[in-house]
Amino acid sequence: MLKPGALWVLGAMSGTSLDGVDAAMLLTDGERILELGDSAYRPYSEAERAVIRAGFGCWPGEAAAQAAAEVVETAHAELLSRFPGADLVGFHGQTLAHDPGGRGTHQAGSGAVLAQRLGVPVVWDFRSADVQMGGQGAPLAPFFHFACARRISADLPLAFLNLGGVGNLTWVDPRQSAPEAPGACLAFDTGPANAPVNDLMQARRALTQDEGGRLAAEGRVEEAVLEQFLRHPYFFRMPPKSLDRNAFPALSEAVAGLSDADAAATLTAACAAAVARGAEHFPTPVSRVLVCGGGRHNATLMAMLAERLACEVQPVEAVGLDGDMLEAQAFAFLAIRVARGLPTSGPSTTGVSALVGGGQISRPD
Ligand SMILES: Nc1ncnc2c1ncn2[C@@H]1O[C@H](COP(=O)(O)OP(=O)(O)OP(=O)(O)O)[C@@H](O)[C@H]1O
Ligand SMILES: CC(=O)N[C@H]1[C@@H]2OC[C@@H](O2)[C@@H](O)[C@@H]1O[C@H](C)C(=O)O
Repeated sequence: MLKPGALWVLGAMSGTSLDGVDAAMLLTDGERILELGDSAYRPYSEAERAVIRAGFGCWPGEAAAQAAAEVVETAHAELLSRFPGADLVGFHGQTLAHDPGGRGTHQAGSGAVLAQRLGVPVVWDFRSADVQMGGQGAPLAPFFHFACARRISADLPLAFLNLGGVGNLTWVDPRQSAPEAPGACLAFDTGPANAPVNDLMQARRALTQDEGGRLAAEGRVEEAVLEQFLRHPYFFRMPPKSLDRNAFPALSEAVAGLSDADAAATLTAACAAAVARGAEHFPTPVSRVLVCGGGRHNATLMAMLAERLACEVQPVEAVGLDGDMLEAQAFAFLAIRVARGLPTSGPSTTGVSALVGGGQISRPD
């Protein structure tokens, strides 16, 4: 096991929106963030995206999953080889299927293959151990959010909100001694975030996203759809809880008869309303919600969040963090925690039965 001491760790994440791979260097000992390093992004080509998309819902051993894994490994090897000087790599891979109460969780891409290609030890398969111990296997960024709160010298409870394909919220009390300390973190997925709007834009306008939330800004929110959406049993479950990307098909069906603008407005409001519902679970109120992930570029969504949350809502850039790279940095941080034998999730972040250090380490020959 690695002794205490800081390393330059390279983290990589391929998110549910399937745009590409983010990678970021972090100088960390797994407890503190000592320095934020370089970062880079590699988009998937249309052809690569199609292969990965064909693997959605597939489990290891299935041909479509294997094809997706090869694309994921190649894209990561290409991007990560651009970073000299990494002592360790944290490789999340691409989630193809997530069914924590059933078949488990599946991230495509082998850390063993990557370690071989990069010549650096790789920590990977972060979610399986948590799921095997009865946890949701997600979200895993919360222990990193705790370190971020300490890094920005926060002295009161605050929340981090990630708006990717799915939304996830972490309540953090930076006055606690460590992220695994009782009362330090509470985390869960809030509901769908950008995924339904992206799907709508794709279907109706052949676009990948609602740029800046401009279409949603022109529309009217259909309150009846919103009310029906908020009756979904997910919102009545106590956290921690996590979601698959396509867990809310009825929401997209419910806007089928609306104009493009009204549908975009309604789906955007659904994301904000789900976050507001989530915030009702906070152990104590927060002074601010710091937003990362692509949804922070959607001005309509940010305005709807500010309206629904009784506190300041700001992009993480307001405190000097990089909202596009927070997840990649999180997997760098989690990688060194695995290497040092520190836990990466616990009962209050994934609902797992005890603290767990998820992830396996593969070393090059
Ligand atoms: N300028 C923008 N205007 C509107 N929406 C945007 C903009 N930029 C990004 N987004 C939204 O953010 C999404 C990408 O977010 P992000 O990269 O955080 O997702 P991800 O990491 O793949 O997902 P997850 O965190 O769920 O795994 C895009 O698909 C789009 O919906
Ligand atoms: C199973 C899975 O890959 N979940 C992702 C997804 O994207 C956002 C949300 O859903 C979160 O649960 C998680 O990712 C982040 C990085 C996490 O684990 O914290």
